[in-house]
Amino acid sequence: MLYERLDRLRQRTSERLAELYKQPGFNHQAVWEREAFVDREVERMERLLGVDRGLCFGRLDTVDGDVAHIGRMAIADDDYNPLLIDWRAPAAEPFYRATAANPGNLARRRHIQVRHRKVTGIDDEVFTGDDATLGAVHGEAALLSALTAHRTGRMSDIVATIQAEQDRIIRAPMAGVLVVQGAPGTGKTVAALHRAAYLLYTHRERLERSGVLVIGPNDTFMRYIDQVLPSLGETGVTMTTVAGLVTGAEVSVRDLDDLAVLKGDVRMAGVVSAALRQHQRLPRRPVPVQVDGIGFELSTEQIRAARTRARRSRRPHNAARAVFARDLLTGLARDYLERSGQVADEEDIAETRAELMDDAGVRAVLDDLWPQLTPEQLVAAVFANPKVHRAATRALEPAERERLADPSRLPKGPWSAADIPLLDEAMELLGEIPDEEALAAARREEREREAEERFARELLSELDLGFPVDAGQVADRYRGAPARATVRERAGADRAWAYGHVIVDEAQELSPMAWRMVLRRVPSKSMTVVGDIAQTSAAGGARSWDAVLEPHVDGRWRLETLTVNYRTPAEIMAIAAGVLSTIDPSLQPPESVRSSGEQPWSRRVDGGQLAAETARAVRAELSRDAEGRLAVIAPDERAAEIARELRTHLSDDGARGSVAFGGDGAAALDARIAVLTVDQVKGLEFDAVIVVEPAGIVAASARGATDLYVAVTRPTQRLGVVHTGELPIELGALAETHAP
Ligand SMILES: Nc1ncnc2c1ncn2[C@@H]1O[C@H](COP(=O)(O)OP(=O)(O)OP(=O)(O)O)[C@@H](O)[C@H]1O
Repeated sequence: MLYERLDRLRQRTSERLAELYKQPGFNHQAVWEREAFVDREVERMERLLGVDRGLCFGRLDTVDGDVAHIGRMAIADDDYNPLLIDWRAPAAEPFYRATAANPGNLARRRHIQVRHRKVTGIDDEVFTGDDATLGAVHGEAALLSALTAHRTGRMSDIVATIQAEQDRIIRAPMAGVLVVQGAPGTGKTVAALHRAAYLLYTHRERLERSGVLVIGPNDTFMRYIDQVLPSLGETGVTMTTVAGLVTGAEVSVRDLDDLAVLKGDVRMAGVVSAALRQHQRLPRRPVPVQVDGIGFELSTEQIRAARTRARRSRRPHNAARAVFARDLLTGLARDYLERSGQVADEEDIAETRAELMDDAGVRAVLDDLWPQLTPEQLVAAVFANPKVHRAATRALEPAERERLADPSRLPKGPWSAADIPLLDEAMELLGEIPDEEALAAARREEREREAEERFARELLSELDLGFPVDAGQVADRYRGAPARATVRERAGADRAWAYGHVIVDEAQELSPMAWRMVLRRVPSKSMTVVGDIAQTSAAGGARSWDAVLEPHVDGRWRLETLTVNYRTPAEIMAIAAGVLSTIDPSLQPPESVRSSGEQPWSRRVDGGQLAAETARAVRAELSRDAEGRLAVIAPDERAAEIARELRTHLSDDGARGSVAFGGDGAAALDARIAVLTVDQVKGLEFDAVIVVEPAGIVAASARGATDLYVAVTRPTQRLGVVHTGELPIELGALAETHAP
């Protein structure tokens, strides 16, 4: 019956759309009115199409005999009686929260499993009477079937099986900073994405205007999670990496750890700002300048006064140049007029100043004293311009100053991940380089748009449409703006956009400089920060939440901890727990929600046989699981070679083409076999994982044990290790066995 209703709703929506498209747009008003309706119907259609899979997944029976069904969206019959309650509505909360100790007025909770519109399983939890049946997890059968299903290379939503501790996070109030700390596989990412959907539902009007931003660690990860929100009917969220927040800067090189740590240090904000001050030059001697063949001098006092005024204007450097130029050239214009014997009034001075501004010689002097700069030029100067470097890094230790110096750096890059927050910092201080013509055009444009918006607002108030329509959007349409930009598009194109809520995933990897950059985008400090301090592997990443957040929110943040591991079976988690204890014996491993009955294995091989033996293990894995996805995780410096050799070894099996190597996001997610480094598997999961040469992973950096911990916590089913030499002590719990 629900699906009948869904089909009818779709039918009606598509009929309405067809009608709307047929209507002629005989005048502006008719056009925008129609477009507003079309938008609404298209959005509705998207939602109706997105919810088919598992439309209804729960049922609540109260002790009073009332029945409610819970699903992906709210559906009512023709008389507005609710048939299905949206999972985010307050009425759905008991479905996720009720416990044996605290059942509220529930008598029974039912989890319904559906496949292709057919019910395939029912799982009841009874809260009352002798047959009360409540386990530690909610909807155990549905949960276990989700957890043991083959991985697809894309994260799925968990709306039908959200657990109570996750639900608390999802429905937490929007204001302030919420930190979600949790071990691998506890559902931090998936809970954070459901929280985005919940916040959009609960604060729709506000967030639709300001937008929600989700920041993740790399492009592969962003692709891995990009289906979750659409499957929950939400398509308007901006999703990007930290580097993606700075347009035009591509990360193509990697810094050595100690350099990355230094670049991520908050003292670098002072370095960038000191470097900028170096470009606001105060020469020791007067500066000669020729105008119309006559020689003038700009005194150091004049230059100092103009510089002080420009700095005090509090405008970004590139905009403050106009203040500097005006001040300096007013004096010069006066001198010029005096010398030519004229009695000058203000108007003459203004006119002469404007002429001076166009004089090539004068402009060259201005460019020397207060140049227009791009962020790339400023940051490159910190490394490569000896004078700027010397002055800007004065507050650093001698060894640090030396580390930053790199005469080969150019404004065109290449850039490392740690350079990105420096570029953003520079952008913040510099602002855009004003283009006078563009500025005038933008001012004209803005005035016209305001007039249209006023007109749209008046029309809307007369029309009383019965649903909210944004006058700004209508104005854009009315003016024939090229297809109206969504909030997501507008926010993405505007560096200074203030988001309504920001979610940061794998947040432990952000350096203090990266935090400054993220927080700039959310002045309200309404954030969800998701991560695991025990998994920090980036040089310059967080060692405690307190340390990273304290400077920005001064103790005003809340911590929620997730404790149950849904991804990794107990057998593998026992091995991971051994690794964790070598990182910090006081850290508690998460509790796995299930066992698989399969022991992880390890196999010691001769050096020359590493690739051949890895290929053998891969082949064994393929033959035992025809559909599964497998990751081979190798030390950074070995991964390319292992991928190459695996392809050769597997060419006879026809499996050669299914080996993907690193970098390319989509290939790594879609391939049957992906050879990846630890950096690349962060946040991902696979049916099976083979770790190659774990000692190499441990030895590669100061945080090598953490990297190994990340690697061994990726599988949902099976873990194997192929190694030459002794196993590292971190894997002491892994008994020597033969690969299956
Ligand atoms: N309540 C749940 N129902 C079904 N599956 C779940 C649930 N919670 C978590 N999972 C599954 O567990 C896996 C791990 O979740 P997720 O990737 O969000 O964990 P994480 O804490 O972010 O891990 P990591 O720290 O390793 O990135 C995912 O496949 C997710 O779908």
